[in-house]
Amino acid sequence: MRSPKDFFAPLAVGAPAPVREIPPLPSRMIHFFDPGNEKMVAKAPDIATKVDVLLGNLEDAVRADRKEAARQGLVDVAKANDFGQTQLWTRVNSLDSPWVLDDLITLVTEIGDKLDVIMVPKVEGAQDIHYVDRLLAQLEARAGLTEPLLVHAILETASGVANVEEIAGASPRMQGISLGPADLAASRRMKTTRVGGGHPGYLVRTDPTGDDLTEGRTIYQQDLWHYTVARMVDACAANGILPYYGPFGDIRDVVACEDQFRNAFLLGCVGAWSLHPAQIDIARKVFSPEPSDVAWARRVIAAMGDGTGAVMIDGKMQDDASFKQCGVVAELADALAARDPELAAAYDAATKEALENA
Ligand SMILES: CC(C)(COP(=O)(O)OP(=O)(O)OC[C@H]1O[C@@H](n2cnc3c(N)ncnc32)[C@H](O)[C@@H]1OP(=O)(O)O)[C@@H](O)C(=O)NCCC(=O)NCCSC(=O)C[C@](C)(O)C(=O)O
Ligand SMILES: [Mg+2]
Repeated sequence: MRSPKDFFAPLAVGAPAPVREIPPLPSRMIHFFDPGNEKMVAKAPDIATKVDVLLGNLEDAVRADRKEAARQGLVDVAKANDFGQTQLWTRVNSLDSPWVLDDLITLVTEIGDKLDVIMVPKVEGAQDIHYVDRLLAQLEARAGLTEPLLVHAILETASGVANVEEIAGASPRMQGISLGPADLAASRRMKTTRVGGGHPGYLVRTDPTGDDLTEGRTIYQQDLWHYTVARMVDACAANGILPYYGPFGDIRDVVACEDQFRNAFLLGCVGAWSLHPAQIDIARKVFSPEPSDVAWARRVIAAMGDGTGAVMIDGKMQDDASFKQCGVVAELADALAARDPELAAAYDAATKEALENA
């Protein structure tokens, strides 16, 4: 572990200084595309206008014999386009794979100035982040980059979950963590075969009302991911970085996808992955607070003045702590409104109405 005094020092001579705070840029949907797939590449510029983050995926879902093509495809896409406010991320291959070294060398050297975040899969502990941290510093120095690349870890091994707090704090480059439910399920030897989402067998049942154990007993399906997401959220919040739900593999089931995304949003996540264009609007809807919630938050903030004391609004007690909760919603709304004029107008209209009717 580095001395706290050295934590923000560059790890290579000539590398840019690490950031002290992770920029709270909108990242409601991290849209995955395969940069070696011509159809997806053709759609990328248009999709970039609809998403907060476009991610060129080089890892799983890219066939072994297409790895080099995907890597080169991402270099070409990045060089040929200016995505404006939309961030460009990549997911490199895992650290034990034969491709990751060339992924990092090529991407940082060729398009390091275009990339914002490098997602690292199957992170097991702080040692994996330390390895990437030093290597990136060396490559940044050699490429003459002036802004440091940030790192995002995927939580998809049992060791990763056991070490999630140390992963979140392993480097000032750490931008966030996403849940990787498919690999995590395999690593834990869970008996699911899905990519995220629930399972009808994971349930609790109400008590029997008589001798018949099968009659009149309601079952409630439980969320398989609650523990992991909650733990990830705490690890991220405690280290000033951002948590994300990952993928929802049943593309057709837009209803359950929305539910899973919303659970994550309510627990503290700032975004999720979209694997297919159909999931982009779901993430936008879920990870943008409702205008009525924003209006309420702004109303409480206005009524609370300096944020101390207690007041009653519509029969509900508000104090310093609810003021802070409302601050979370209002700050998120402001950040999203700055990027999305339609959302800004909806938030302002709802606020005006709420204040007029107060
Ligand atoms: C699911 C698939 C195969 C269905 O692809 P499809 O072509 O069969 O679907 P479609 O509905 O027929 O597609 C309609 C059109 O949209 C295009 N399209 C379709 N998807 C995209 C996209 N993402 N971006 C841009 N364009 C897309 C597609 O090419 C097609 O174009 P066309 O109309 O010209 O023919 C396809 O959507 C896909 O490959 N998506 C990305 C999958 C991926 O990245 N998986 C890895 C992340 S999840 C993961 O790794 C797990 C994790 C975290 O590691 C762990 O839990 O362990
Ligand atoms: Mg995975």
